[in-house]
Order: sequence, then C-alpha cells, then structure tokens
Amino acid sequence: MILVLVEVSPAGEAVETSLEAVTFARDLAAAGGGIPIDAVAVGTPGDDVVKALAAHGVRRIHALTGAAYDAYSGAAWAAGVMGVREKTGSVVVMASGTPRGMEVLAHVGARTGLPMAANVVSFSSLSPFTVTRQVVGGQAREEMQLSQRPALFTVAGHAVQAEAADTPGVGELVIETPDVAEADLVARVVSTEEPEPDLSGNLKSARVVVGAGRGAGSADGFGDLLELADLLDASLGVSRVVTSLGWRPHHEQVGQTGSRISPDLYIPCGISGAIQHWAGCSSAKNILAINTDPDAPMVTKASHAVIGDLHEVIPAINEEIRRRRG
Ligand SMILES: Cc1cc2nc3c(=O)[nH]c(=O)nc-3n(C[C@H](O)[C@H](O)[C@H](O)COP(=O)(O)OP(=O)(O)OC[C@H]3O[C@@H](n4cnc5c(N)ncnc54)[C@H](O)[C@@H]3O)c2cc1C
Repeated sequence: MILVLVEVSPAGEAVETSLEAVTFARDLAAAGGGIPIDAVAVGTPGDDVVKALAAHGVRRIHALTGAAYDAYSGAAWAAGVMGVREKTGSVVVMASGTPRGMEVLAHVGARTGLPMAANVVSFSSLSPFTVTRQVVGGQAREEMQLSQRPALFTVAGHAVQAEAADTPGVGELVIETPDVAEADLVARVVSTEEPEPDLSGNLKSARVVVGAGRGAGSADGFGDLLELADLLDASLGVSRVVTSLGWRPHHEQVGQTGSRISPDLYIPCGISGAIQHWAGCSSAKNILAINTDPDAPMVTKASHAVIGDLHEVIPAINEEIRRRRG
C-alpha cells in the first residue's frame, strides 16, 4: 500500500501539490502491479476533498480527528501518519514538498530512523527503489536509493501535473482518532496570519516576461521596461533587490522567494542572475539577457544577450518595434 499525506486548504480543498503527489503515487502503484493508494488527511475532509481524491485514484481516506489535530503540530501529524501506516502496512509514505509535508515526513524519518528523500521528481526503479530529486533550488538533480521500507519521500511541487485517474478510487472515508502524546503537542501553531492576496497570476502564466533588476537604477527607471512589456503583451518580473528597495511591489518578484515563471521568452534587464533569482526563471524556454556586464551569470546562462546599458538598449528596441508596426 502507498500512503499519501494530503493537505487541505483553508478553503476546504485538497491542495494542488497533494493531488500532484497522488498522481505521482499512481505511477508508482502501476509500476508495482496495482498497489492500492490510501490518503491520510488531518480533520474531517468535506465532500469536495473526498470526491477529488477518489477521482485521483485514492481507495481510502484516513481522517485524523480529535483535539490534538485542531491546530497544526508537525509531531502530532507525524504520529497520526505513522499510526495509519502501521495499520495499513504501507510500503511507501509520501507527501508533497510543502513546508508541512517536509516537516511531517522529517519527523516520521527521525522517529523510525528511516532515510527520507525530499523534493523527488521521478523514480527509475522499484528494486532497489531509486528516485531522482531536485537540490540547490532546482538547479541540480541527484539520484537516491531508498532501500529500507517504508520508503519516505516528498514530491517536488509541479514535478508532475495533477491528473484524474482513468479508473477512480472508491474514496472511502475512515475516521481515525489516535491517541497523541503530550510530548507531540509541545510545538503547535497558535495563530495564523492570512497571506497577502496572490496578485502574480499573469506573471506565472505569461508567455513573455520582461525582467528588471537593480540596473533599472531607481523607482523611476521602469518606464521603458513597462513600455516594452506593453508592446510585447508581456508581464513585468523583477529581482528581489527591486522589491526590497520598494521600487516595485513584491508580487512582481521572480525567484526562490517570488514567483516561478516558465515563459517562452524571458528578457532579464539589469539582473545579475543570482542563484535565488535563477531558481524562479530557469524554466524559461529562451532567455535574452540585457546587461552591461558580459560576465554576469544571467548573461552566461542566457540563450541570447545584448551587452549594453538597458536605458539605451530598451528604448532602441521599443522604437524598432513601433517602427516595424508602423
Ligand atoms: C534567502 C534569499 C532569498 C532570495 N530570493 C530572491 C528571489 O526570489 N528573487 C531574486 O531576484 N533574488 C532573491 N534573492 C537575492 C539575490 O541573492 C540577489 O541579491 C538578487 O537577485 C540581485 O538582484 P539584481 O540582479 O537586480 O541585482 P544585482 O545583483 O546588483 O545585479 C545588477 C545587475 O545589473 C547590471 N546592470 C547595472 N546597471 C545596468 C544598466 N544600466 N544596464 C544593464 N545592466 C545593468 C549589473 O551588471 C548586474 O549584473 C534572495 C536572497 C536570499 C539570501
């Protein structure tokens, strides 16, 4: 049996990355000759969650309930996951690579003494169980063997696309109320702040993104860049320096602590290409870097580059586009 920790959003939906993990589990189940997939969730999931999990091929949903699960505690969640794992005899325990998925599985690993692979993107063999995982913010991949059972791992966000199963699962809801030790409740969430609304939708799905970094010079240095974005029907994405200096809002930030983009064309202007920025834009299919420094990491990684001052290069590009369009 494969057991997947499924997270439920405050809006009462199975989170996308959990459905991705279930989709990943289906490939694993198929490779193993049709191993059943169970989910473990905290709280009593609503009908929408049950239906979504069944549609993705889940046989049974174990709902961890009771006062211990009213507030998040990594140790209590791990105790619940381990209880379900023992009951079901699962040979694989998985979660999505979210902060909670990582924390809970790390607790499970520490309690059982089993190794855990974080941010797995694929598997290549069941015997020995061999996975490939992302490291260095997605810049490198490494192969890892998990030779002990149960195999513990998290699935990197968006490593696979969540897809409903050809054959849905039964989606039977099983309420579990495990005893949780006091020691597992010493670190619990006591309050939660609502996140800022995500305004970055266009940026994440844009076909073309014009990027702007410190090279823009000041909050007033974005006029030509915004015009280029307008001419190309593109979104503007910026580096953290730009948001930290208050030149542009945070929802425009690209990178490890901003949006991850995968446009057909990314045009980073005056952006050095620090690893934290690269983590957010490395999936771009083509990169045209505009930078004064020919040795800037962004220039060396780009498919095309213009070496020059963006305040001269961008107006020239804009003028040429306007001229060609008459
Ligand atoms: C935990 C952590 C998380 C982080 N997360 C992110 C993140 O999500 N996103 C992010 O972007 N950064 C992030 N950073 C910051 C990152 O390390 C870099 O500091 C940042 O990306 C640099 O921004 P920049 O390229 O605009 O500035 P710089 O590194 O200062 O580069 C400016 C570039 O502009 C060029 N330039 C200067 N003037 C001109 C001009 N007139 N015309 C053309 N080119 C010019 C220079 O040659 C240089 O290459 C993070 C850092 C940490 C520690």
